[in-house]
Amino acid sequence: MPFLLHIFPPPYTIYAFIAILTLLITLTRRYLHLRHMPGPFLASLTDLWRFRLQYNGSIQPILYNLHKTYGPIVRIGPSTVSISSPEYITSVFGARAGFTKSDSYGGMRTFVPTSHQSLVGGTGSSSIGSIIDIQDEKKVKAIKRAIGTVFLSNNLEKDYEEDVDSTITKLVASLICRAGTGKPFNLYHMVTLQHFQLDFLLRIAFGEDAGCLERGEDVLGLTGLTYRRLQHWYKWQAVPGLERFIFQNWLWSGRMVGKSRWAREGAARVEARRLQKETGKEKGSGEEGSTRRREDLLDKYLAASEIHQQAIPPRLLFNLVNSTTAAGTDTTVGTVTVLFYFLLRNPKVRGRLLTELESALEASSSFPVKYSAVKGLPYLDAVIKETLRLLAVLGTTLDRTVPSQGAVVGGVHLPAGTVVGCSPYVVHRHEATFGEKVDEFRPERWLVDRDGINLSEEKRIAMEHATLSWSHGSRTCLGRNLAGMEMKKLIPSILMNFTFELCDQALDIKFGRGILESEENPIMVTVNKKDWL
Ligand code: HEM
Repeated sequence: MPFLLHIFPPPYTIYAFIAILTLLITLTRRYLHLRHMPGPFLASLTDLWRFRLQYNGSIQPILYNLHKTYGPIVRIGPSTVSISSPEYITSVFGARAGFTKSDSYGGMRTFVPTSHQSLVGGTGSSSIGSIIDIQDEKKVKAIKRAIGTVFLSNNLEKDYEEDVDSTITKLVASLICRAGTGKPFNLYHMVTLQHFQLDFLLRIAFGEDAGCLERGEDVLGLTGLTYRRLQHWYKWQAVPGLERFIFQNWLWSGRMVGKSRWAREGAARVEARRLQKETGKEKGSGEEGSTRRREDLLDKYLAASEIHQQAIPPRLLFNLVNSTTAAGTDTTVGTVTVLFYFLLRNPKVRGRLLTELESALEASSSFPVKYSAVKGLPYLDAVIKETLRLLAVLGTTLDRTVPSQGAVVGGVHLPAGTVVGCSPYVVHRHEATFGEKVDEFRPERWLVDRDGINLSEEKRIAMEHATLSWSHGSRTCLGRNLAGMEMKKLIPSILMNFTFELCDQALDIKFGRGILESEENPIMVTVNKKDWL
């Protein structure tokens, strides 16, 4: 007290005393909440510990080392733990576990001011998002049931292959223009890879693309928007309350609306299609002047919303469209980019993949390659899985909240409300599951063991189970099959027709922040044409 009297003369002494006491009580209560969990002391007192590391982009390797020191469950915040062992994935992500998505997904939402509310087909909350941030598991289950077969693997070829083909053809045509010029470009852009994905998604979602590939420009200004949203989410994930306070308000709305072009684009299309339906002016397939050839995603969502009005009310239509357009852009582009980067860094892998492709495609000269010809190729599959293992696309922890009855994970009691973060970066480096040299790009680990013997079924299942590239359980990526088909067609179509060369042969990127890393560390290459076409 005397020192307080010295610093704060009365009556401020009493205020300072109350403030210090409140702070001490708060910190003690925070500390006691999970006192049985090991971890850095500072992390037990404040989320700012994790925020700082996440904001400056260094958290993933630090998390990895913390687990080496403290074991499979580590406290990384007053109410947050991180788990590293694949053994506990089902306890957290399993449908029966009852965990829900945490508040940290709020950073994925876009704020839209009142004047734009008509665009999202409703009033009230001005913060809009996609399926990914919905916390009510029952609601998500009902939505997924309502849209049913849209993304099922047995519909893929019938529903989407033609669209993938026509977009690949245009992409290859633009790559041909660049080939042999010796002009370096960022592999992330693959000249027009981003345009490829935009055109493809707009085509399957709304029946027509925006002509990005043909015109060689991002016609609607949508490139990189998902990337920037992911970057924002990544930075603010540890402090969702602060994120909401700072960003989800009218002061920021002007800036955020600029970043919500996907949202506006999707909402405008929903509105236009609804109007067409109401006025009966919809142009059917084959009709004279028709621009839409066949049923697209929006048609399917609208039909589902008519049948399942409770599961998909009008406002939610927008979330659905947003989910399938925004969620599928930079994730897929980033994965393909990094896969090519790994191939350039590993000539042996590239050679083996080419050999597999050449023998599989020998008989079929069709271009773009048919999905049926490549979907079962084991090495192609292993290369994609290994890329996703090392890349951990989103680069964040996948956060879930312990339900009201509490939970036991790995024999440890976690009170209700505890956030359990599971980092794909860390889990994908679990040596007992993925073998040694976990930082090395080695697709063979998905096929054979250390002695070169084919992996047992049990081992293969264990590796699949420990893979969080598409998340796990009821909230698995909805576009997984679609992205899988796209990649399996796109990669061979490019690889068989072009050779790339890294401008900086010593380039070495670690991908601690998933696809964010590839954009921020340009992978400069040149391209040449091969004569397979
Ligand atoms: C290589 C490409 C892709 C990767 C690696 C990827 C990865 C992921 C991951 C990890 C999640 C779960 C996040 C979490 O649990 O917090 C997710 C969710 C989601 N993804 Fe993807 N994704 C990809 C492509 C796509 C595509 C092409 C679409 C749609 C056309 C899509 C639509 C969705 C949706 C709707 C969700 C939310 C599901 C839910 O919350 O229940 N994704 N994705």
